[in-house]
Amino acid sequence: MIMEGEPVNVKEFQELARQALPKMYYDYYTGGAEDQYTLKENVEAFHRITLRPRVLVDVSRIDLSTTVLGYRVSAPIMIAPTAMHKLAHPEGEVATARAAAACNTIMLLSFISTCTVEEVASSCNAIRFFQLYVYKRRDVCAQLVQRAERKGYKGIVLTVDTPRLGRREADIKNKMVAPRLKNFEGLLSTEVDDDEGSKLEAFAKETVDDALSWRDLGWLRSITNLPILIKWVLTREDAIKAVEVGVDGIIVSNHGARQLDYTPASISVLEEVVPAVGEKVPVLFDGGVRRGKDVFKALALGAQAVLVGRPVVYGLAAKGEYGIKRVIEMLKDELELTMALSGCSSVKDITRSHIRTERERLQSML
Ligand SMILES: Cc1cc2nc3c(=O)[nH]c(=O)nc-3n(C[C@H](O)[C@H](O)[C@H](O)COP(=O)(O)O)c2cc1C
Ligand SMILES: CCCCCCC(=O)C(=O)O
Repeated sequence: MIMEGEPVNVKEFQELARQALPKMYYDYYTGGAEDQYTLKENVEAFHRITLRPRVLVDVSRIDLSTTVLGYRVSAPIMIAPTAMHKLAHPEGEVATARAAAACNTIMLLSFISTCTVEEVASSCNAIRFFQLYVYKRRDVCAQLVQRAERKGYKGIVLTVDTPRLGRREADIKNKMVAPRLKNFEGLLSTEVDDDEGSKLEAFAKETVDDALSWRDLGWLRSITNLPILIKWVLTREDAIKAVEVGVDGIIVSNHGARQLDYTPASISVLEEVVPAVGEKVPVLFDGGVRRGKDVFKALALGAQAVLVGRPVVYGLAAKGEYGIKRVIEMLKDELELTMALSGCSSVKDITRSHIRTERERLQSML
């Protein structure tokens, strides 16, 4: 039930978030790296994919549910790891986890969360994965991973795109803060004394291990029994390597266009990565999902599920836990309608032939 005056799409939630947040935080959440070419592309590349619906299919019952790494979810829409939710709302990641539980989906908790892994775990029964940045202080990482494992997180998502933080010019101008991160209390100082630009960038420079390499997957395996997913795979070469080193899942992602500008829109990379992976491990996807139709397109291109980053933060900033629930419900409703109008009664009915990409459109003109 939509109440009067409520936002009816993600874009309207973004506007409410803009009104609710201090400029420094809104710029942080919404921005991308440098020229923000990839930021624009992540969304616009979806607009260039059109649909090829089928008719006279019984769509009187539509089943959106699916399974991700053995966990049943109500729809192929999960919550991406995004940092520091208390900047968006005082309840922070606890509100996000509760919304994930209410929507029966999976939440990926950021390593840079403002609530602790324990607070999030004890707040509700959401299925949770823990995202990891590898710090120079491997002992700190090992402790965090083991705390997450003890508290019932179901997987580790290793983000490998951040040997340095991307250049986010709004954050530099705003002198973006690096807030207190409770997870690290007593383990690592999160204070940075750099008055020049983004404190977050300075914090990343101090902490993140830029010597991380494929060999280190062995180290990660040695400290956890949980499945390991790798986040930021944008080429067939890296997809093949990831499978060779034995990851349990791949996330096609360009970090919401916040790291390396002029990488392609992540939706356009799926067709390169999915065949390289074969069916060996699940391929998940994120970047630019703003409509249920975008979820449909990603599934048609071989993703098993999508992760949603900024829209969740917009929901949180605008209306807390309720806002996130509304964002996810809206995306689900839009996906359901797209499926009904395309002749797909379950997610496995969505196939490559239900969409037409820009490349195919151009080829058809030759
Ligand atoms: C404000 C913000 C913070 C993020 N923080 C993290 C993070 O802590 N760890 C991580 O792996 N990815 C992080 N990401 C990337 C997201 O997990 C995801 O890849 C991206 O947001 C997807 O694109 P979308 O925002 O267009 O949905 C962040 C993204 C945003 C927008
Ligand atoms: C220690 C690395 C800082 C990462 C900041 C969070 C993030 O991923 C982002 O995109 O912002």
